[in-house]
Amino acid sequence: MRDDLTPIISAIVDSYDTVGAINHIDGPNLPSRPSIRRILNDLQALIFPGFQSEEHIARHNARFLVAERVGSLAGRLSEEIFRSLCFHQGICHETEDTEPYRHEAQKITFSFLEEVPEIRRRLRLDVQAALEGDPAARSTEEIILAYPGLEAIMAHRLAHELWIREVPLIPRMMSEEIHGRTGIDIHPGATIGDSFFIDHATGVVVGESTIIGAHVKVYQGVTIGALSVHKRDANKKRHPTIEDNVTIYAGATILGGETTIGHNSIIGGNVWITSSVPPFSRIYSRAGEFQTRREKSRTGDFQI
Ligand SMILES: CC(=O)OC[C@H](N)C(=O)O
Repeated sequence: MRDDLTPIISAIVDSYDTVGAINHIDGPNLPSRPSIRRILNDLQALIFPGFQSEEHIARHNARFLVAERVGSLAGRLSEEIFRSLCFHQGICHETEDTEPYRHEAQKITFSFLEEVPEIRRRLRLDVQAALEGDPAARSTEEIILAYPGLEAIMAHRLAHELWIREVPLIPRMMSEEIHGRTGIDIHPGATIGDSFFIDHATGVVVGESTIIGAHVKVYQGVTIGALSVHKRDANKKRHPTIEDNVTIYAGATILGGETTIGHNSIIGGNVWITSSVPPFSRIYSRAGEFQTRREKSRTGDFQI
């Protein structure tokens, strides 16, 4: 029976020297995953007061609770942004002059938190889109408490604000936290218009340079993705544009940076689209055969 762990420990420590690139020894402190998870939860509680916590929130104590949450959030978020900026700059030690990054992190934190009322305004439209778009939805409360699509959209709208402020790492950490919870993978770089609704939602993928207009409805398993592109083209637009009032049914795959789904189109389940379709299109596959029709949209033709 072996009972000496020393050779195993030595081999693992040695591998830190022999197998580089996946070590983070002597590097700067990275943003912390548990901390980002808590920040996201606290932002959720700030956005939907009374939904996320067991405490009773009344008008008379709302200001006190918000002050407490914002105060604590600001300090923690600023610290995580500071770490991500230091990582990005390759700064390894606190002895280096890190003051400008502390200052920058604080500036970003304030401008991000200033955005919260606007994010709440937009999320109310998303909740409304779910209420109107899903006959099974009974109330606003049900959507906030029980719709994973709304949770993913909330996290996206938050992560996108950090993305456009060029914060490294944290927006992707937020989107992956929510991906793990909901099975919905929205890249923080995606631009998503008002009144977005993802029904059932599991397995939806929305790529980095996707542009989605207003009043778009998407069902489970939809991919809005890139065609296979070379790494050197990573900065080009690789993902589709979905114009206003488009519905995309379950399992559809829409790919390519030059692909535009014209407004008021209906994309049926399980179709594969790599080129643009004009406004008011109906694209669907029936008995294995693809059919395209361009006509005025009537809703309700496709059921999942
Ligand atoms: C969603 C998607 O297209 O993923 C493919 C790859 N990650 C890319 O962004 O190009």
